[in-house]
Amino acid sequence: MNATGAIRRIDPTERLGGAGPGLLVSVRDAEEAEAALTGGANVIDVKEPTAGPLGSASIESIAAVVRAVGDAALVTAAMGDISDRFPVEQLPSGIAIGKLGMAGGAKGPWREPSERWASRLPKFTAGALVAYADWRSAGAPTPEEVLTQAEKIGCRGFVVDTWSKGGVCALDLLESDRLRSLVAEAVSQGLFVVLAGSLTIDRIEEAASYDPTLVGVRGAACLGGRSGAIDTGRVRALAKRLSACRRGG
Ligand SMILES: O=C[C@H](O)COP(=O)(O)O
Repeated sequence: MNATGAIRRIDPTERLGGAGPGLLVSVRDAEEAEAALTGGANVIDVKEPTAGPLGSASIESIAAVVRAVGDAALVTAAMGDISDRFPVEQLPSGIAIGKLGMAGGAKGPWREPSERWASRLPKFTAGALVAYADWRSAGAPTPEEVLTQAEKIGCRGFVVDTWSKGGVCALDLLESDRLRSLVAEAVSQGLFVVLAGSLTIDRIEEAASYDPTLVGVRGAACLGGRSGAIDTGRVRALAKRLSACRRGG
């Protein structure tokens, strides 16, 4: 996959599959990636769910997912939080977007480290900063500060997620006006926007109504919770709900 092409394909002005958000599904390995693709995921995100909200998978697992997905979808990868030591230079080619969280950033330097992280990304990978809807619990900067930093350091993406995976959904953690402004500001700056964070299938239409580029899930796509396994039937049901939003249904 050519990096320029991959990033162009996720341009928010083009959208994925029509006038509305596409579906990003976080997977831990190649087998789960295939299940998510079969279910209709538009973007495959590699993440190890037992290693935290933005837990990175091993380099080997990331490479295996890239091989399994091929040209069927964009592949993104969680690269941990600001104090983690993900081996950025070893990121396999084929990762369109690398995502970095800001947990703990409010207690130490995060602007300069996030800028350094973005500058170390391989040239085929764009950066996305992740703002936590429960930023106080995460000890993270506010979502607005994270968005400003993403714009400043040339990121191509902005993600809203939850730090705690205790079941409270991002849509219940941020006031709707605030979330709407964040998404609109990021889209107006040309960033692709992922709205995620403990979303259940019943909140999919509501998440789509914020008009992000992608709605992101892990737990809702799994059997047995987010540490369980991706289930094709669940992904299919999520994709169907989003596709109905795109048709205005
Ligand atoms: O990027 C999407 C996340 O993996 C969301 O995970 P979650 O739905 O379990 O909160």
